[in-house]
Amino acid sequence: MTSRIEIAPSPPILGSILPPGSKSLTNRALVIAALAQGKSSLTGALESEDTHVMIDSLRRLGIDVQHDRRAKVIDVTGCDGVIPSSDADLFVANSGTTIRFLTAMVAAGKGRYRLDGVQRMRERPIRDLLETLSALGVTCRSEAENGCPPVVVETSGLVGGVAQIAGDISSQYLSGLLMAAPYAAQGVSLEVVGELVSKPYVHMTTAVMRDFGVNVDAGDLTKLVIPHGKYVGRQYAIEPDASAASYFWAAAAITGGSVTVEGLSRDALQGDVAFCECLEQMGCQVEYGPNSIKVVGSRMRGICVDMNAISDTVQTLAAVALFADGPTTVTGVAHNRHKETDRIGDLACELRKLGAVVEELEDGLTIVPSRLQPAEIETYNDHRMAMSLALVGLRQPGVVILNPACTGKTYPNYFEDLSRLAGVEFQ
Ligand SMILES: O=C(O)C1=C[C@@H](OP(=O)(O)O)[C@@H](O)[C@H](O)C1
Ligand SMILES: C=C(OP(=O)(O)O)C(=O)O
Repeated sequence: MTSRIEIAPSPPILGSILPPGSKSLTNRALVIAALAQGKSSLTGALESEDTHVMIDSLRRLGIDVQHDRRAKVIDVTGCDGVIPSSDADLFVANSGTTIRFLTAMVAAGKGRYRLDGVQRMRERPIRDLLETLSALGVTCRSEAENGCPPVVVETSGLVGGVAQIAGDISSQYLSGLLMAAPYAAQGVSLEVVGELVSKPYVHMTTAVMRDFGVNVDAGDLTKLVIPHGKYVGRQYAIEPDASAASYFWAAAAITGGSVTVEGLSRDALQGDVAFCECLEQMGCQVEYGPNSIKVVGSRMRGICVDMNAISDTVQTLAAVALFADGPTTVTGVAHNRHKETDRIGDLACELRKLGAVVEELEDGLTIVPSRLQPAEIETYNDHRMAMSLALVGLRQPGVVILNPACTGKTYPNYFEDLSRLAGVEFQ
């Protein structure tokens, strides 16, 4: 792919699309299938950098993973809780799910494991997870002693018992611990300290665990009890990615069109389908079907919304907000500063380039739509910066996205799919 792409303005988009598989579900199902007894076959799985690094790491741990890319099927032969390799170096690029889930998973093994990623990953926190693993009987440390990767885990297995886990930076720590916990020598109780962010992802974790045979008593997500047990391999269908779907729903809103996303419903395991509720509040029409969600664009008003639970869609909403009457304020997403980039500060900077007036808050931002202008958008190697701000170019001529290939983290064919749906060519 080229180093830049110019988005062409589009008439109202009318169409339907099936986005690629969910990153979050694919990476959970991979970890659980790897630990399970017997074989699993994951259908509709995502094929992207974040899932490649997960698959590559599982193979380095000695797990047999067969990937049929054409068919989007991944076959995994589970290790029945006994990680084959006792010494492995894992490279996770910038995949938060991969490093947080695998740090917890290898802690249930026996041996020495090192996990590292790209420079940005070396700035993303993991200290809280390491502290909880230590409390569960594992020796682990941040190599640079700064609470970030690289991480070294030396372990003879998880002892289990009661431990606390911080919830205010990332829910992925808790999700990782939950998935590994059935393999501790005894049951595990996790007490969440601080306000838990991104809660729907924890419900997703317990749902996938249940689907593979382990029932967590999750209560109101302040104290979670995980029995000693084992997963049983199975065939498992992955939903299309709801965060990716947000771009297509937003494209309908921005162009005043109508877009149906196939394969998702209000009952999806992914909390990000609630992005549609934001669009509804802004004035769009949303139609929920048993296996599709359609958004019909309309004149929009600005809204005030706490997006803590659906933080991956903040950038999408920001793009939509530029076309609303009146300001939009997003709050509750201080954790967005720890993602692929600082998704508050850097987002504000790019929105200003497009002509918006933006006030940065500690935990969000206020966007005042103003006269838009052409701009070259820096993407900070953040797939969501590229995918969301490209949508502005569907209305405003001259929007150029730099380093468009960064969408490969979760959606390698994004620009092809958007261009096909819009019926316009991007240069
Ligand atoms: O568990 C998951 O699959 C994810 C949890 C969220 O992260 P945080 O819990 O760090 O907010 C989300 O941003 C990420 O894309 C995927
Ligand atoms: C935050 C994200 O990913 P991760 O934390 O898994 O790297 C994302 O995909 O938006």
